[in-house]
Amino acid sequence: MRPTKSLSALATLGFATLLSFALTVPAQAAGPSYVALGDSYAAGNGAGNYDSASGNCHRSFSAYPYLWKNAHAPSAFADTSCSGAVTTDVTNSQLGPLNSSTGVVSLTIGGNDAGFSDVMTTCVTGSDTDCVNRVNQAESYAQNTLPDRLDATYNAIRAKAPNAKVVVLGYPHVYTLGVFCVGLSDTKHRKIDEASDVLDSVISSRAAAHGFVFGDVRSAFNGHELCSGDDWLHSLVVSPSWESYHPTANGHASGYYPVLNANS
Ligand SMILES: CCCCCCCCCCCCCCCC(=O)Oc1ccc([N+](=O)[O-])cc1
Repeated sequence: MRPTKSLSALATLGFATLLSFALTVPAQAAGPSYVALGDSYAAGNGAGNYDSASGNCHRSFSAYPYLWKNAHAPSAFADTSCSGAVTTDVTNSQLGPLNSSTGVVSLTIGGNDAGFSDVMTTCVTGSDTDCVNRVNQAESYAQNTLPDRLDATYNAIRAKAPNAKVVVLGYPHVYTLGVFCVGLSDTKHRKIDEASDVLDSVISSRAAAHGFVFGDVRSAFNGHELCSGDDWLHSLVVSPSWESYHPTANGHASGYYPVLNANS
C-alpha cells in the first residue's frame, strides 16, 4: 500500500469518526425548558445590566432567572417577569410561553398585591404610627385577600404547564435588626420585616397546597439586609427609583439564585 493511500484511508477514517462524534454528541447538554414569571424581584430591578428590550419591565441579565438559564442550558427559556406585576398580571400577560413541555417554572409574586410601593412610601415619609398602621393593613390584605389571588394564579400556571416543577420564591427581610443604623426608626424596621414574614408565610402555605416548592430566601439573605454593612438590597434610590428596596446583583447571585438552584 502506498503511503499516500494509507494516509488518505486514515484521513477518511478520521473524518468519519469526527462526523459520527459530531452527529451523536450535542454541542451542549440541554436542560429542561424553563420559564421565569413574576414581579420586579424576579425581573431583577436593582441588579443592573438591564435588557433594554424589556422596556419598563426592567429585566436584568444579572437576575436569578438568567443566572439559572446560564448555568443549566435549558432547551427553551422565556422570562416574562415584570416590574410592578401583581398576581392578575401574571395570569393575564405572563403565561404565554408555558406548555406541556415546560420543565421548570420560577416566580416571585404577591408583594405588589399587598401594596409594597405604597407601604414603603408611607414608612419613609410618615411617622412610626403611619408606618405601623399601613403595614398592618398590608398584612391583613396578605392574610385575607392574597390567598385566593395566589390560588387563581397557581391554578392558571398548573393548567398551562402540567408537567413543570414550579418553584415559588419568597421575599427577604429588608433590615438587619438590633444594629445601629442611620435612617428609619427601629420600630419601622421591625414592622417592615414582620411584613416579609407574613407574606412568606401566606405564599409558602398556598404554594404547598398546589404541590409547588417554596424557596425561602430569608436565611440566604441573613446578615445582608439593609443596615448589615454588607447589604444585598438597595435602600431608597432617588434615580432610578424603581431600584429602591430591591436586591442588588449580589442579592440575586448569592441570595436568590442558590435557593432556586437548591429547589429546582
Ligand atoms: C406588602 C408590604 C411589604 C412591606 C415590605 C416588605 C418587603 C419585602 C417584600 C417585598 C415585596 C416586593 C414586591 C414588589 C416588587 C415590585 O414589582 O416592585 C415594584 C418595582 C417597580 C415599580 N414601579 O412602579 O416602577 C413598582 C413596584
